[in-house]
Amino acid sequence: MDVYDVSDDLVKKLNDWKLIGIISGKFNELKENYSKVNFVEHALIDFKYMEKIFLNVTLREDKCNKRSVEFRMLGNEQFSLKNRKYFQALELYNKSICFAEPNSEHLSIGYANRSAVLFEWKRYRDCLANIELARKANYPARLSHKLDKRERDCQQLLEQQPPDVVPHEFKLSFDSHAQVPYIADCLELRESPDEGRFVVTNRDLVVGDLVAVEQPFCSTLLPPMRYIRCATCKRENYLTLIPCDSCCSVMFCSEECKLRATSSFHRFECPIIDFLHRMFNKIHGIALRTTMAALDLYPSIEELMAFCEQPQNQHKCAFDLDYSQLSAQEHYRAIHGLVTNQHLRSVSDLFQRSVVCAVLKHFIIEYTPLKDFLGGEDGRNFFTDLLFRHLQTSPSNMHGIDLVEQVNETKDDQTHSSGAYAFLSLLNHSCAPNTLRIYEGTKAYLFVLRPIKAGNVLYDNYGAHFAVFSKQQRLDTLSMQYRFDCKCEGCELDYPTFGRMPHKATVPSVTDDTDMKSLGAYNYDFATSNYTKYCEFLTQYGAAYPCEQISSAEECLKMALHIMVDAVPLKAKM
Ligand SMILES: C[S@@+](CC[C@H](N)C(=O)[O-])C[C@H]1O[C@@H](n2cnc3c(N)ncnc32)[C@H](O)[C@@H]1O
Repeated sequence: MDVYDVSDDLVKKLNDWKLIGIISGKFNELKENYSKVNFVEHALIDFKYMEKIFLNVTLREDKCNKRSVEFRMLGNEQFSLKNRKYFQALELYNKSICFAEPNSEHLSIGYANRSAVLFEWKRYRDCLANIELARKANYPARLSHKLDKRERDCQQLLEQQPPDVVPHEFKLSFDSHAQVPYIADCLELRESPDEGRFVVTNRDLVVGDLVAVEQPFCSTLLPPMRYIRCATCKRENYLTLIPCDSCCSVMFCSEECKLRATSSFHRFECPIIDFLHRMFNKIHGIALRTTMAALDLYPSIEELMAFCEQPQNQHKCAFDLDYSQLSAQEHYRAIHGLVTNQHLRSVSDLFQRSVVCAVLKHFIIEYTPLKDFLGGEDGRNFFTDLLFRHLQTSPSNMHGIDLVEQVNETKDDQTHSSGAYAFLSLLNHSCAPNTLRIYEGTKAYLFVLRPIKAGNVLYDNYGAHFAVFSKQQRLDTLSMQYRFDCKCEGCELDYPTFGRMPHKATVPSVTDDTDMKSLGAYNYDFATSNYTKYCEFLTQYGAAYPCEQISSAEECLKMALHIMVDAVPLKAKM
C-alpha cells in the first residue's frame, strides 16, 4: 500500500457511493489550502483510512540483533571466495550494522567484517577507519587477534600506496555574475506570460562552457541508497558509514553529519522513517524535506510564518537574493518563490495532492515531536499550507541528482538524491536541451551542450528527452507534471527516438574486481579516467574520436559533450 492506493481507493468509494460530486464541490469551495487538506484528512479519518494505514504500515523498524546477524551472514556469503561480490557484501554489512542493537557486539562485528572487504579492495585507509570503529564499539576480545593482524598489515601496505587522486575541480568558464556569484556573468533572467521566468545568455556560448556551479538549499537521499550514502551530505560512503542510533534505515558518514541530521530533519523523520519510505515517492520526500528545512530556519513557527507572509518574500528567485552574506533564510526566499502552478491544476489533481498532504501531515504531527514545535491550530495550519506548497513546487522544480559513474551494469539510472536548487529551477525545458547538468555529490555543474548564440535561451531537460521518449509521451508528461504545452525545437523537428539518453549510456561500470582506489576521482569518471570507454561506446553511433589525445579532464569533458551532440543526430538518422 502506498499513498496513491489510499487516494485511488477513496475516490473509488466516493464514486461507488455517488458522493464524488458533493465532496469535490465542497472541496473546491474551500479557499485556503490548509482547509482543503483538513477536509480530506477528516474524510480519511471518518472512513478509517488512517487507522488502516497505522495497522498495516510499520512506522519504524526496531533494532534487532537477530536480523543484524541474518544480514551479516548474507554479506559473508557475498564476500566468500566463491562469490567475491564485494559491493553487495558491503551493502549487506551496512544493513547488519544498522539493525544491530546499540552496544551489542553485532555492531562491532559488522564494522570488522567491513574492514575485511576493504582490505581485499586495497582501501587501506578506510579499512583502518573500520577497525577503529569496531574497537570503539567493543569488539569482542576473543576475536581481537584477527583485527590486530589486519591493522598491522594495513599500516604496512598503506605506506607503499601512492597518494589518492585529487578530483579535478571545474571552474566557471567566465567571470562571476555581478549579483549571483555562482553563475556566469553572461546569464540574464527574463519573463514572459507564456513561459514564466527563464534564463538567456548575452554572449555566444560554445559546447563545454561551464555556466553555473550550484549547491542546493536542501536535498534528500532516495531510500534505495540508504545503506550506500550518507543521509546528510549524500556522499557515497558505504565504506565507513555509521548508523542512526534509533532507526534501521538511515546512515551517516561522520558523527558531524549524524549530529546535523538528528538536530534537524531527522529528529522529525526518524520516528516514522519506514512509513515515509514505504508510503511516499521521491517528490513527496523532497517536498517534506524542504518544509522541514524551512522550519529549521527559525526558532519558532511564528517567526517562519511572519517571514513567509512578508510581501518582499513572494515570488522571489535566485536573481533577487542578497549574496553578500548568504544565509539559509535568504536562500529559502528563492525556494519559497518557486512556481507552484496551482492555478493550472485541476480539482482532481488538487484532491489527490491533498490526500498525500493529509496522510503525511497526520502521521508526522501525531507520531513525532513536530506536534510540540507547531503548537496550536495556527501553527498546524501554517505547516499544512507550507507542505502543500512544496508538494506543488516539487514536481515542477526539484532535481534528481545522479552519478556519472555506475555501480554495476544493471543499475542504469543512478539517481541517488533529490535537491532544491534556486537557480537551476529557473531553466525552462526543451526536449532537445542545450545544457547538461552534472553532479559532484550534490553540487551541480551546468555545462553548455550545444552552441547557444547571444540572446538565446538556456534550456534544461526535465526527463522528457527526445532520444528516449516519443513526442506524444513527452507532451503528456510535460502537461501533466509540469503544466505546459511543449513547443520546443525537439518537438518541432520531432526527432526519431532511439531508446536511451546518450550520456546515460556512457557511464562506465565498477565491477566487484575493480580496485576502487585506481578510480580515485570516480565522480568524474566519464570526464576523466574512463573517457576511453565513453568514446568506445559512442563509436557505435558513428563517432570516432582520438580519445588518447585528450589529456585534461576539462578537455575530455568538452570532447565528450561534442561527441554527444554529434552522435545524437547521427543515430537518429540511421
Ligand atoms: C523549473 S520551472 C522553470 C522556471 C519557471 N518558468 C518559472 O517561472 O519559475 C518549471 C516550470 O516552468 C514552466 N516551463 C518550463 N519549460 C517551459 C517551456 N518550454 N514552455 C513553457 N513553460 C515552461 C512550466 O510552468 C514549468 O512547470
